[in-house]
Amino acid sequence: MLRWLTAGESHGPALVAMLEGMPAGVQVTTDDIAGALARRRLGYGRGARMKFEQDEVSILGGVRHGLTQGGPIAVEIGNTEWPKWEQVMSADPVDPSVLSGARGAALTRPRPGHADLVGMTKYAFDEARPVLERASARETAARVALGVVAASFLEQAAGVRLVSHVVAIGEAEVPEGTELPGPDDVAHLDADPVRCWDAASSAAMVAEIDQCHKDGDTLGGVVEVLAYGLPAGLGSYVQSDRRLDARLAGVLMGIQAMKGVEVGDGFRTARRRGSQAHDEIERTSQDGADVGSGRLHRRTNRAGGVEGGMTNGEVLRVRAAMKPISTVPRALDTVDTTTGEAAKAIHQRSDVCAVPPAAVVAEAMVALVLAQALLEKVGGDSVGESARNLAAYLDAVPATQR
Ligand SMILES: Cc1cc2nc3c(=O)[nH]c(=O)nc-3n(C[C@H](O)[C@H](O)[C@H](O)COP(=O)(O)O)c2cc1C
Ligand SMILES: C=C(O[C@@H]1CC(C(=O)O)=C[C@@H](OP(=O)(O)O)[C@H]1O)C(=O)O
Repeated sequence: MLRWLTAGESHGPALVAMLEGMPAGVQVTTDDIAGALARRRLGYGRGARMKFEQDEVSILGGVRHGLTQGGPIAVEIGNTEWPKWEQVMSADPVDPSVLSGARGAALTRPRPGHADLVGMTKYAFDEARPVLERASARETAARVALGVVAASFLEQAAGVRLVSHVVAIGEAEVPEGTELPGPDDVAHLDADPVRCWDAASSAAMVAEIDQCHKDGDTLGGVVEVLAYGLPAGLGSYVQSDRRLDARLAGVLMGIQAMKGVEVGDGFRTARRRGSQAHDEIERTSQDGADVGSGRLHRRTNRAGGVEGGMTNGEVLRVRAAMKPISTVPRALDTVDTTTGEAAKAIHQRSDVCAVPPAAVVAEAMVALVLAQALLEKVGGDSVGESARNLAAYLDAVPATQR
């Protein structure tokens, strides 16, 4: 079973991530991970921290000479800002007199929309620092690092390639029916300020962020992840927790600030009649001409590549809706938990919009779940064995259903 865990605080010395169950022979280098982390830092509307903070990647275990070894993979991402936080975030006790100033002062004005207040209640803290340090989306850097290994495995074992893009920021939205970006369009998406495939929508999103910034407010939006080249039959209908759509929804909702998930046309499908909601099956040759002798495929892909909790061989398409950033520059009302008096929420600095990086995080999480589901289907202790097992499965599938 492929499994993963992360540890570390937003302003601690480092984040660490572990991935267990990955076969041997998967290609991955420190530069590959650093490249993915750099993509996560992109995006118009991000705050000051992304400009000065660097991600210092070290692979601590599980990889040798650019190949996974079959053992647990451990990655460390150092925080270059650590020297400024050494006292405030020290693992060992410090003299309370050093805990003063903006960084050290007790955070007793919990921010609405964050884990602050309920985290203080639940874990019995008298201030929000320990809560926000772990609840922060800084942790997503660790998950993106692991996603690199999962994506490399998917490509090597099965030729699967992933794409993530932004389909809405605030009211600015890519029109329905716009052609989807493919795996060869990733460099273009990386170069777009908001990771959007449609030039007119991208410009509208940038304008929306500019206006929001002027207004001292924040924005959310919707991201989409696509996976090309998946074989039919990952996941299962036989038990609810084995349904691939349920597992994808779980990991997407596990990203900070995500408030909704759609598989395929999702909520839009709910408003349609059945005749307009499903994907009719037809039989065509590769070029579509010789109906009657070719492979079975869906005429449309409203389901987003999943039927009955299993991949159906069409492009996988999942979306996640991100709420606006909670730390609003024109600070929201709260209560000071020390005095009980009405107050304005803590605000030091924040992103105006973090939808583009959230797309990269969503891509990593989809890669991890797909790698897990592929391994369940085909197994393998080396990536070569996984590829051979997949080929054997596909060989046994009737040619029309491959
Ligand atoms: C990539 C990314 C960056 C984020 N940056 C910020 C930020 O700068 N300021 C902020 O208030 N929230 C930010 N968030 C959202 C908070 O982490 C999140 O809303 C908070 O942890 C509360 O969790 P919940 O929204 O899931 O309830 C970000 C989320 C993501 C995915
Ligand atoms: C550090 C990252 O994002 C952070 C996520 C975040 C939050 O509340 O989630 C709040 C901000 O942290 P800070 O207040 O320290 O600037 C973001 O910068 C990152 O993505 O690497």
